[in-house]
This record gives sequence, structure tokens and C-alpha cells, in this order.
Amino acid sequence: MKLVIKDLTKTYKNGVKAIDHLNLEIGTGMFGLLGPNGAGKSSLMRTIATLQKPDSGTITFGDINVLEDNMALRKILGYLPQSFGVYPKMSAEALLDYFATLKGIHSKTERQALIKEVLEITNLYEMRKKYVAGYSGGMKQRFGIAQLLLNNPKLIIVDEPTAGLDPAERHRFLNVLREVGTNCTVIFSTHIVEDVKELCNDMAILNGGRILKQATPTQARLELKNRIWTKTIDRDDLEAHEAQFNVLSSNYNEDNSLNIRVFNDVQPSADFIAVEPQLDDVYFIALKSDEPVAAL
Ligand SMILES: Nc1ncnc2c1ncn2[C@@H]1O[C@H](COP(=O)(O)OP(=O)(O)OP(=O)(O)O)[C@@H](O)[C@H]1O
Repeated sequence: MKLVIKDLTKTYKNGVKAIDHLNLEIGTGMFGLLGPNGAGKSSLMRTIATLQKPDSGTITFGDINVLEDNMALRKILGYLPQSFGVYPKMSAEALLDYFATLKGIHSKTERQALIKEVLEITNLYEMRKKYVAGYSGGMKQRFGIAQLLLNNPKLIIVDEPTAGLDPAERHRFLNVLREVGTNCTVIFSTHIVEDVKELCNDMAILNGGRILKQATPTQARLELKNRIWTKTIDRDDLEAHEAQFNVLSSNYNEDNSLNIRVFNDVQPSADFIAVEPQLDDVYFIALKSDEPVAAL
């Protein structure tokens, strides 16, 4: 099923236009919504999840008119907000049982089977008797996925789930999402390029409430082939290079020199060498131009 967003705009009461005439099509699989803080990721996700109304525009998911039939979407939606609030002192198993009952699953055997399944998918089965309140950040995020899986969602929206997770927990969380995303649509927002690289088969870069770029991560990198150049410079020469070249990023070496990455259609000067384009390059080019970049 395809999610189609057309000409969507959302202005808050304070006058901030968080979504600005946005168009986007998202198919089955893992979709990464990449953007810096304040880009409008949460605003877009809350609007798709029918938690707030836009000023104008349309959203459809398959044959559901999302903005007109909120309930039809909510039945097949799994939404994990950026912060989930406070958990009561209940074990994961008991809390899931409570949620499943609220969702109308009245047969105890049915609930038990379902809860076992979602705990196994999220790798929490061994920890099922522990209080969720005492879980680590990563375990709480996986519990968030377990609870949203209870109603077998076709559309899953997770808002910056890896923020604040340590590398091992982040890795575990991404593995869970990868498994969940094989047969439904998962929209996953992040400001970490690496998350998208590891996980997503399609992505969009969002800033200022607009889509600056949509492509598969592989396609986006291929478009930059032979257009990313690097050079090692003295740290004091950075400003001069930034004035002369389209510097995308710079990284310190151990000796305090810098490796700069430059975007240019031809070799900028004889001392630059061509390097393999990375997804970070795609991200920085999109943000720097701050304009939709159909073909870079
Ligand atoms: N309820 C609100 N009322 C007013 N302004 C808001 C509200 N929610 C978000 N904004 C503003 O809308 C813009 C987009 O915010 P949003 O939270 O959607 O971005 P984001 O990409 O999710 O950022 P972050 O990564 O920081 O959560 C920001 O300028 C933000 O300050």
C-alpha cells in the first residue's frame, strides 16, 4: 500500500509553518525521513498519524483518505512518538496484556500468543517479567515497537527512535525495525545519516518543512559519482578553502590536519582526489542548497 501526500501545509498558532506545500510518495519497506532539528519531521509524522490537522493538502494510504477518515487509518497504524511518557510499575508482559485488552482482544489464549510473538520480535521475551519503567532506553524503544505491533499495523511511524541510544542499543533497535519493515510501510525519522544508510530502501531529506531530495540511498550516492573530491589541508586554511570551493564537510586527522570533502562536477584543482560518494555528502548538498534537488 502506498502513502501519498499532496501539497501538505501546516502552520502552528504561533505562525511557524512547519510543513510547507510538501509532496511525498512512500511505498512498502523502510522509509527514512532525514532532517536536522526543527526540519518538520515530527510535525509531518503527527499529521500523518491524524494527531493534528493540516491547513491544506491531502494524505491517502491505499484507498484510505487519511484526513477525512481518521479512524480507518488509526486501525492499521502503529505510531511511536518521540517520547512515550512515564510507564507504570508493571512488567512488559502485564502491560502488553493490558494494551491488548484495550485493543479489544478478549480471548486470553489469543492475547498470550500475540504477546509472545511481539516480545520475541523485539527481543524482549527474556525480560518480559521486568518492569518496563526499569528498562534501558533501548529496551523502552523496543517495547514501544512491541506495543504498536499488537494491532498488526500496515503503516508504522517511528519518530527519532534512535536519539539518545548507545551504539549497541541502537544497533539492536535497527535490527528489530528491519525485521518489522519487511511486509509493511515503516516511516522512520532521524537526524543520523548512518541510520538511513543501514536501514532504509528509500529516503527523503526534509528541511524547512519541504522535501529537498527523495531517492534510494544507493541512487543518491550514484548521482554523485566522480563529483566528490577530497584534500588534506592545514586547519588554518579551512576558511580560505570554504571561500574558494564548495566544502561539504571537514574531518580532523590525528595530526590536526583536516580532510575536506568538496562537491564539484570536475576536479577542483590538481591536488584534489576523487572519492566514493557517501550518504553524508548527499545530505550536506541538499541542506546547503536548501532547494529541492531533483537530480543533483
Ligand atoms: N506545537 C507546536 N507549536 C508551535 N510550533 C511548533 C510546534 N511543534 C513544532 N513547532 C515548530 O515547528 C518547526 C518544526 O518542528 P518539528 O518538531 O516538526 O521538527 P523536527 O524535525 O521533528 O525537529 P526535532 O528533531 O527537533 O524534533 C520548528 O520550528 C518547531 O519549533
